[in-house]
Amino acid sequence: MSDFDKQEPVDVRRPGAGEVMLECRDLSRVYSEGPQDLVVLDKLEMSVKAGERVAVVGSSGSGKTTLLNLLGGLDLPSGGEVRVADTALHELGDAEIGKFRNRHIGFVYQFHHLLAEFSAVENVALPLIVRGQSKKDAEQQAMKLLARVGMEPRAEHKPGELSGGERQRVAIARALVTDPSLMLMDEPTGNLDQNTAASILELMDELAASARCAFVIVTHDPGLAAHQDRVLRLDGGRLHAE
Ligand SMILES: Nc1ncnc2c1ncn2[C@@H]1O[C@H](COP(=O)(O)OP(=O)(O)OP(=O)(O)O)[C@@H](O)[C@H]1O
Repeated sequence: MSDFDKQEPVDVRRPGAGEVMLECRDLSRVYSEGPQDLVVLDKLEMSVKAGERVAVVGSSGSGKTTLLNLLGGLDLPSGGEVRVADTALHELGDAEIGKFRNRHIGFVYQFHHLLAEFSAVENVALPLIVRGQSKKDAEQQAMKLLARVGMEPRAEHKPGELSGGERQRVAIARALVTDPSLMLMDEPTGNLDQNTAASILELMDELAASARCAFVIVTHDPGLAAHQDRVLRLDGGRLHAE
């Protein structure tokens, strides 16, 4: 058992399909570093159900990245709360938040941050190894996920030997391997050509149909946004239905 697994467990009852998976109440984030306070999120409310896909759009500087960081427990709110699977993230300690993130939150970013020196299967297996699973078991599970995203034949290749779309598929497999409660995606098709982006979109449809998680997808791409169950626009520190 790794030290990671010896920490206090973060026990949560996982909401089922149709139940609220992500909830923000009165969520505020104020940056106070500059000469004047900058209120980026202002008592924002948000609720996403298990199995639901929500796109968040908004102009540059409207606070999308700030919101994603709060939803993923990478930053703390100035006020209000984020609840994932009915757990208030700000109430978790430093050790617990890391563990909670590993268990419950999957991240996919435009620049996928795959580790260059590891193969695709090793990259996907890593979150399970961190969790204390044996390398063999973790890689077996990783292979299943790679097969789901159509990347099994390329499993032994390193990121530098894969195309942009293939790397993004690996990143999606890595985010899904822990069976997260919440998938956070930041421009998941941002640096891909149209055909590759379309194939990632198709893949997301398949995954959403079977996944038990809530999806929050930040994008500037109107096509990707329109493809989700709901589109919310971040403006003036709050979310508005499109
Ligand atoms: N750590 C920080 N300290 C102070 N101000 C910040 C900090 N991070 C972001 N900001 C400011 O907060 C506002 C929102 O930034 P954020 O990155 O969340 O916007 P965004 O909607 O993701 O923008 P983009 O679409 O351009 O990526 C911006 O005005 C930005 O300058």
